[in-house]
Amino acid sequence: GLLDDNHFELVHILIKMAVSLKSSGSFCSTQLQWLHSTRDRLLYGSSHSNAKECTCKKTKRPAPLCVKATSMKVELDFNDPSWKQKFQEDWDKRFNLPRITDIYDLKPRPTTFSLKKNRSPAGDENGTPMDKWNGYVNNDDRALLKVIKYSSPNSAGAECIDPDCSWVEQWVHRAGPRKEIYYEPEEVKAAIVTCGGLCPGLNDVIRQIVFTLETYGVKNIVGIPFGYRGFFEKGLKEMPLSRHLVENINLAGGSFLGVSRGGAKTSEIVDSIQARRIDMLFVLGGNGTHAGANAIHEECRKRKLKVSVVAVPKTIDNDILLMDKTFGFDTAVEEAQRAINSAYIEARSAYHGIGLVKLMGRSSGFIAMHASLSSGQVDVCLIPEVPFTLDGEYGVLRHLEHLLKTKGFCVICVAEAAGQELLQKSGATDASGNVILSDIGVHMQQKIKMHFKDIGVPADVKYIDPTYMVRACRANASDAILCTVLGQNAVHGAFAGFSGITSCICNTHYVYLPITEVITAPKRVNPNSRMWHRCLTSTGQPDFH
Ligand SMILES: Nc1ncnc2c1ncn2[C@@H]1O[C@H](COP(=O)(O)OP(=O)(O)OP(=O)(O)O)[C@@H](O)[C@H]1O
Ligand SMILES: O=P(O)(O)OC[C@H]1O[C@](O)(CO)[C@@H](O)[C@@H]1O
Ligand SMILES: [Mg+2]
Repeated sequence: GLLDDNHFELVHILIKMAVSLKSSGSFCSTQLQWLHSTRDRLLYGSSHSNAKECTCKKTKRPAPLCVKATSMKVELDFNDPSWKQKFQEDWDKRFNLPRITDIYDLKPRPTTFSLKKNRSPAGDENGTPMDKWNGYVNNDDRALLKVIKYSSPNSAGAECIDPDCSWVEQWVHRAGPRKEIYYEPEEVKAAIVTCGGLCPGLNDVIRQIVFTLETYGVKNIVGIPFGYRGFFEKGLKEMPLSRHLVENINLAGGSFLGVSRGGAKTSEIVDSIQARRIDMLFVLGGNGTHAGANAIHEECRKRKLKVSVVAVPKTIDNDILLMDKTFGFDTAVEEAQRAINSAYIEARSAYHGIGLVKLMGRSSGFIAMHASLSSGQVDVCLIPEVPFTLDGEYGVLRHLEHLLKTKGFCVICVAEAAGQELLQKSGATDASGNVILSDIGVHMQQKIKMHFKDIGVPADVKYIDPTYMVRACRANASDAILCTVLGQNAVHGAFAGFSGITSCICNTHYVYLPITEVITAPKRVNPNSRMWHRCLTSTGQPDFH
C-alpha cells in the first residue's frame, strides 16, 4: 500500500538483492514472495501470487515485509535446512482428500464396478483371481501437479516456492475406481445438480455419471432441477434419471436439468438432502458452485451425515485454480474464433475496416487469449490481467491508426472483464453476488468511431458480441472426452468414500483435489507466462501504457 509506480525500479532492485542475500540468513523467505507480488501489482495492477501480509516469526520483521502465502498452513523459513520437508508435509495435509471415514468408522466392501463380465466370484473367466486384476487405482497412487523445474524466478512463468526455485515435488491424488467401496450400490440414492451459467458438456457429464452409477448397480438416481434452487423452491420436483433417459442428451447443448444462479442457502439445501435421503451428490459448476458444494459437504459433516459431495469443474471461463482446463472451455474457444473469423472477413472486406469482438470471461482473459491464438487473425488482444489505455501516445487508438495505415484493416479481441477501470461501475451484482461488468465492447466501439471521426480518417467499425452463442452449443470432441472422464471419475470418487472433492485434470492426468484448494481465488492469465507472450508474438501488439 505504501508503494506506487515510482517505486517499481526500487522493488526490482530489492528482488535482486533479496535473491543474493538469501544465504546470509537475514532474509525471511516470504519477504521475497511479497516483493514479487508487489512488483506484479505495480506492473499489472494486481498481484499474481496469493500472498497476504503477516508477521514473520523468525525475523520478527513488521508487516508488510514478511508475508505468508494464504494457501500455506505453515510459515517457511528457507534458511532452515528442513524447510522442504515442512513444505511437503503441509502440502500432503492440504491435498489430503476428505473421506466419510473421517467421521464414521466404516468397513469397506469389494467394489461392484468391474469391466470384466461373466466372472465367477473367485476370479475371472481365465482363472485370474480378481485381486490380481490391475484395473483399479490404488489409494496411494499420485500424479505430479507441476513438472517444470524453473532455474530462476525470472524464468518465463516461473512459479517458485523459495528464492532458489528449488525442485519440490507436489503430488496430488490420482482419480479412478478403487477396489474397495464404502456404499452398498443397491441402497444408494444419488443426485446430480448443475449450477451457474450454461457450459458446453454439462449433458455429457450428467450422462456419464448416470452410466457409471448404473454400472456400480445404483438404481435410484435423480436430477435436481435448476441448480441449488431445485433443493428448496416449492414446485420443483426431482427428476428420476436412467441410462435410457439420458442416452442422447449429449447431442444437445445446455443442461438437461436446467441451471440457476443465486439462492444458495446451505442449511436448507442440507435439510433437503436429509429429507430426500440422498447419499451421493454430484455438483457441476464453476467457482461459486464449488464454494457451495464445499459448504454443503461441511454442513453434512457437522450433522454427521454419510453423504459424499463430489464436484465437477464446469466453466467456459477456465478460471478455476490448479487444473489444466475446465470442461466447456475448448468448445467456447472454438465458437469464439468463429466470431473472430467473421470480424476478420468484415474488416478485411471494408475500406479501413475495424473488426471488434467481445468475448466472455468474468474474471480472466483465457477465452480471449486462446481464441486470438487459435484464429491467428487478431491484431490486438485485450485481457483484464494486462491494463491498457485507449488514448495517448501508447494507447490502443494510436495503434489502430498505425494498423489502418500499414495494413488497411485490423481486428481487436477484447475480454469482457478487460479495461473495467476505464468505465463507470454500476455496482450491481447478479443473484449469486457476481459483479455485473460494464460493457467494454460497446465503450470501445464508440471510442474508436469518435476517435477516427475526430482525426478525419474514415473507419468502418464492425462490432460482434457473440455472448451466449459461445456457451449454448454442444461439446466438441475434446470436451466430450474430458466430460466423459471427469463424470466417471466423480462417481468412482464418491464410491471410494471421498467428499468435498472435485474431479479434474492436472498436468494431463486425472486427479481429485480437495475443493478448498481450488476456491481461494479465480485463476487468471499470468502476463509473465509463455502463453501470453505467444499471444503477443502472434498479434504483434505493443504495450498499451
Ligand atoms: N461462496 C458461496 N457459498 C455458497 N454458495 C455459493 C457461493 N458462491 C456462489 N454460490 C452459489 O453457487 C451457485 C453458482 O454460483 P455462480 O452463479 O457464481 O456460478 P459459478 O458456479 O461460479 O459458475 P459460472 O462459471 O457460470 O459463473 C449459485 O446458486 C450461488 O448462490
Ligand atoms: O449472463 P449470465 O448467465 O449470468 O452469465 C454470464 C457470465 O457467465 C459466464 O459465461 C461464465 O462464468 C461468464 O463468462 C459470464 O460473465
Ligand atoms: Mg462464478
